[in-house]
Amino acid sequence: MVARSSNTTQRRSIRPPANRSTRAVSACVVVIHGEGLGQRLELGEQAIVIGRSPDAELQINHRSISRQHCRIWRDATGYRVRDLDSTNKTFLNEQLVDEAELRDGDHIGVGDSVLKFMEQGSIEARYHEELYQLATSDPLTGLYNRRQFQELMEKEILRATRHARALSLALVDIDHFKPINDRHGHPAGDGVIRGIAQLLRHNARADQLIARIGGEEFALVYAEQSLAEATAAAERLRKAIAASPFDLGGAPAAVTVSIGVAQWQRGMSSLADLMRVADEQLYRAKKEGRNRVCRVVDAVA
Ligand SMILES: Nc1nc2c(ncn2[C@@H]2O[C@H](COP(=O)(O)OP(=O)(O)OP(=O)(O)O)[C@@H](O)[C@H]2O)c(=O)[nH]1
Repeated sequence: MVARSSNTTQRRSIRPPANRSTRAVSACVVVIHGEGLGQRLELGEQAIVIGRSPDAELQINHRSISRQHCRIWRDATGYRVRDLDSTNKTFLNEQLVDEAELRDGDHIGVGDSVLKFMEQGSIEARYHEELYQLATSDPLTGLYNRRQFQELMEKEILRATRHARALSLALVDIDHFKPINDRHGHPAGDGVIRGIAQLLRHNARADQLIARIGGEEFALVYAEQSLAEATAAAERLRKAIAASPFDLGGAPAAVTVSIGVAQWQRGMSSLADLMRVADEQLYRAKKEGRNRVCRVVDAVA
């Protein structure tokens, strides 16, 4: 999972589907019916598994789908699908299949869900790409939106729990943002939000999940990182932001953030629990003077 720039939507000239005899350049699958509706996965060189398991590259959490339901991979001629001994079997265009070649527009049936296979560059693939971007990203910053953050974070929690791995979360809130809007106008405020989003990206790991979850509030996910590690990273981020002045009304002005950090702990039952702890720490950071990082003092690091 990665932070994305606002221009990740691929805009290519309209061209006919790739010649069937040549190897597909790349492709994607989109859930077009049932559980997971709208979920989309790009297919590249790596084989991917579709299933209920949190380890599946495309996880569809429904009882009709086996943990490891089917695999899609690419060989010399194009993409292929194979059933992985699933309970409810895999279907291609409503025909039971063990293994088959995939063609542009094919419907793959897994349990009660149907996925559509599309070669990139087709008009329909681009339509789904645009829809996906609209549904999952924040238009101002290009980061994930709150809804997508919740969906991806719930999967991270399942993974962390299953493999007993650390998982931490930082909530980042711009300090005294209202006066920026009041003094310099809403467009200048928007510019600051965009600038902070850029700083978050530049200071994050390439695969880090970053989202804008509120007006001037962001979430950063630290997968496989303890509370101490995430706090140290958040502290570096805070310093980097404080040291990057913004041009406001023609003069450089420091903009700072407050950050609350929390780690997924035994005893927490949902994302809401983790968010609540991080939010309490964010509130403490604000109360103690802003431009600081707070975490639960006596939490296990
Ligand atoms: N420009 C702009 N402003 C926004 C956007 N979303 C929310 N806001 C503004 O963000 C401001 C948030 O203000 P407050 O929640 O009072 O917080 P603050 O002034 O940053 O103060 P502290 O958080 O306590 O440091 C409000 O004035 C909102 O109108 C947006 O997308 N663009």
